[in-house]
Amino acid sequence: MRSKFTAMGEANRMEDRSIEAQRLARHIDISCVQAFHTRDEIGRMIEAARKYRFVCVFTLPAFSSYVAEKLRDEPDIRTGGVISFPGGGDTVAQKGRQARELLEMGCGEMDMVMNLTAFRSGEYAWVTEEIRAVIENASGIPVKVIIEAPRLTEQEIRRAVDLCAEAGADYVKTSTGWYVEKTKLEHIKIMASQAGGRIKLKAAGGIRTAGTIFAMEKEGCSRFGLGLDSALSIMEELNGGILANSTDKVR
Ligand SMILES: O=C[C@H](O)COP(=O)(O)O
Repeated sequence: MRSKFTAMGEANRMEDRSIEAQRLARHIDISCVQAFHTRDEIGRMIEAARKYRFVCVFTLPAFSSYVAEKLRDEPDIRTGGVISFPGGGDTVAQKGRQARELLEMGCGEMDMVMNLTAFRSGEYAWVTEEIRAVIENASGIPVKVIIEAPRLTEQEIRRAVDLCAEAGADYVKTSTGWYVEKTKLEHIKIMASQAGGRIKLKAAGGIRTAGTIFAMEKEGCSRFGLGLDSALSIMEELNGGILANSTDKVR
């Protein structure tokens, strides 16, 4: 027979995990930013954000105003807007205009893709200019710059982190999640050592477990971008099965 103390211990552990899930949710951007995501998935993502209180909710730009409208009465959950997703090849002026349009739609955070051709060709002034154009048009809301770290050499990652920090971005973000190469702890270690506290870090693309998030947090990463299904399974993992039996389960 299970003792009263064993049952109490289990209950305490479940409560700890649930508190940890709540804490982590405030560092998670949930997203449906793949080309084939459906309106139904976007709807489920909004419900998941309401339930778990994820800090920010991202779609492709065509659906940003829809998300902002749905989250109008949830001031602690921001609508995220993506700029030049996923390739990064728009002009500086286009990126600035996208930022302004997303702001008008009600976005509270913006993730822009760096011009990877310019960057890999050594045209660093171009990258600095486009980041500054987005920051200027974002009117003070957080701007994150996606560098596709899993596709870069270590030297390139370090240079990209420097450019983002010097241009004044709030975060440097590893990846759009659109490529086969996924974000690894190694990328976060390189980015953290180069950032040296000058810019915050966001990990995204292929993050599938709470353990990965904790390991990246330990290296100094403070924001995590997760697709809908990964975000839900991590919340369930952290809640230790409580949700698996719950009637108000999101999916
Ligand atoms: O930042 C958003 C990414 O889509 C997240 O990547 P994922 O779909 O591999 O979780």
